[in-house]
Amino acid sequence: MTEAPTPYVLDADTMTGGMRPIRQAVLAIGSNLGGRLERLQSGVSALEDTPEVTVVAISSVYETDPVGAPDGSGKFLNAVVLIDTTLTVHTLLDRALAIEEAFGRERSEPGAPRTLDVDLIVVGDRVANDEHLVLPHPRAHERGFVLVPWLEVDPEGEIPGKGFVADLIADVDTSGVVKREDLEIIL
Ligand SMILES: Nc1ncnc2c1ncn2[C@@H]1O[C@H](COP(=O)(O)OP(=O)(O)OP(=O)(O)O)[C@@H](O)[C@H]1O
Ligand SMILES: Nc1nc2c(c(=O)[nH]1)N=C(CO)CN2
Repeated sequence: MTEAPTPYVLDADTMTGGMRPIRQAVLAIGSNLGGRLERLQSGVSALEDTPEVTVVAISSVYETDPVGAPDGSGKFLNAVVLIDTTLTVHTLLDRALAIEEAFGRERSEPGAPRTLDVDLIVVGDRVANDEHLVLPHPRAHERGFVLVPWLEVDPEGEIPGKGFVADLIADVDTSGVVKREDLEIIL
C-alpha cells in the first residue's frame, strides 16, 4: 500500500523561499519608576541584542505627564524606537514582554507604575486582534507620548486605518510632553 503524501502547506515563509520578510516596526517605550533613563537604555540595548532585530532610529527622550494612570503616579520618560525585524508579530511581542520582565516590571493594577513598558505600535501593515495582541495599538493615535517622539524620527509615520502621525497629533493635547535635551538613549 502506498502511503499518502505528506501535505505540503505553503506558508508565508515558504513563499519567500524560507526567508522571513523584513518588517519595519514602531515600538513605544516608557518608564515611570526607579532609574527611568537606565530602564529605557536597557530596553533598547536588549532589543538591539536580539539577532532578528536591528534598531534603525531612537527618538529623543521625553518627560511626559501620566495618562490614565492612578493619582499620584510620577511622570514618565518615553521614547519611540524604529526597528527592522524578521520576527513574526507574536514573537516580537514575546520579546517585548521578556524585556519588560528582565528589567523587573512591578505592577499592582492596570496603569500602575512600571519600570519598563514596551508597546508594539505598528508592525509593517500587520493587523492583529486576539487575546494577546492588538495591532495597530488601539490607543496610540490618541497618545501624545507616542505621537510626538514618533513624528520626530518618522515624519511620514502612519497608523493604518487612523491616519498620518503628523495629522493625528493636531487633535491631541501634547502640552504634557516635554523633550529632555539633557537625556539620551544610545546604541
Ligand atoms: N500592541 C500591543 N503592544 C503591547 N502589548 C499588547 C499589545 N496588544 C495587546 N497587548 C497585550 O497587553 C498586555 C499588557 O497589558 P498592560 O496592562 O501592561 O497594558 P499597558 O501597557 O499598561 O496599557 P496600554 O495597553 O494602554 O499601553 C500584554 O501582555 C500584551 O499581551
Ligand atoms: N505619559 C505616559 N502615560 C502612560 C504611559 C506612558 O508610557 N506614558 N503608559 C501607559 C500604559 O502603557 C499609561 N499611561
